[in-house]
Amino acid sequence: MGEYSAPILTVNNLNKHFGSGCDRCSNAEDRKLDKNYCPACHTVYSCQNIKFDLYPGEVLGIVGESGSGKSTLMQCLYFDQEVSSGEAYLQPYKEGGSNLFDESSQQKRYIRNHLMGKVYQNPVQGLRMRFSSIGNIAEKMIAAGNRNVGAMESRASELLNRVHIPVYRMKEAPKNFSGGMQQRVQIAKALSNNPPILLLDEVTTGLDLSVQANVLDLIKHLQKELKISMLLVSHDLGVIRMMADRTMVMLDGRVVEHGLTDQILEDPQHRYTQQLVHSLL
Ligand SMILES: Nc1ncnc2c1ncn2[C@@H]1O[C@H](COP(=O)(O)OP(=O)(O)OP(=O)(O)O)[C@@H](O)[C@H]1O
Repeated sequence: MGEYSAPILTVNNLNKHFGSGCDRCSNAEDRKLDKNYCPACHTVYSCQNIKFDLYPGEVLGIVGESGSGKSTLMQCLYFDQEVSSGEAYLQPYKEGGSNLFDESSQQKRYIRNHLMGKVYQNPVQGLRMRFSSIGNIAEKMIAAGNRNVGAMESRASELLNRVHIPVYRMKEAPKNFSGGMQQRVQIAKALSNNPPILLLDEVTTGLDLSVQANVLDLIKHLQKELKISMLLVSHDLGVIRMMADRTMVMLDGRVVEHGLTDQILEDPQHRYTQQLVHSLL
């Protein structure tokens, strides 16, 4: 990460709520919520005023308890959810001069297909379980405008090889694979169009510890090799400690603390972060 380089992604005042709001909760300044929830009108404020920069080649970790808004934030950034309000600027897109959330759905598809990759916690969301693994990768490449079957097959084989799927299983469907292998195919698929940014949402949750370590090692290795920027969501501070250069801590839809990962681990400021860090010791 270059300390003086410009961010590759800048997010400002991102808000996402589910529900229509009421007098008690509509004004962000003096909202009276029970955690992220308005007891009067049942609106859930999943992401509130989120701001951050992601720098080229860095891994930014996002940690927080269940329901803190981590996945909603990732869904908004990948256009799986529409934001309620906010701005996001991506340096490789129109030189960072256009708010992604204001773009047409066609342009959002372009950004998803060319400039971002996402790996989901549940491989069913990221893969077509009955397509071959090569076919899964080709699908993402076709979506980005590729038509040359030979070139796509060779790129897919190269990527599957990189994530250690044996050659003789590349034509098999992910439904036949173990959880760790499915995550590795998802990673290969997400990388297929060489995106500068990868979004990783709880990608090792639910895997055995040794498989988890193996997938995290692979991601770390690829990140170093490809110098890709990553946003990595986890509820597990151990995963964040291993992977992230900087970390944002979320609680009830808000960022309560952010900084260098080492700094946060050594000297957590917010009470919630202190509890998290102590539970790791
Ligand atoms: N479609 C929806 N409708 C209503 N509320 C929602 C919806 N999606 C998410 N939420 C709420 O938004 C809040 C944040 O959820 P989110 O899934 O982003 O949390 P998270 O930090 O990723 O949690 P987990 O680690 O359990 O996945 C939760 O209170 C959740 O109930």
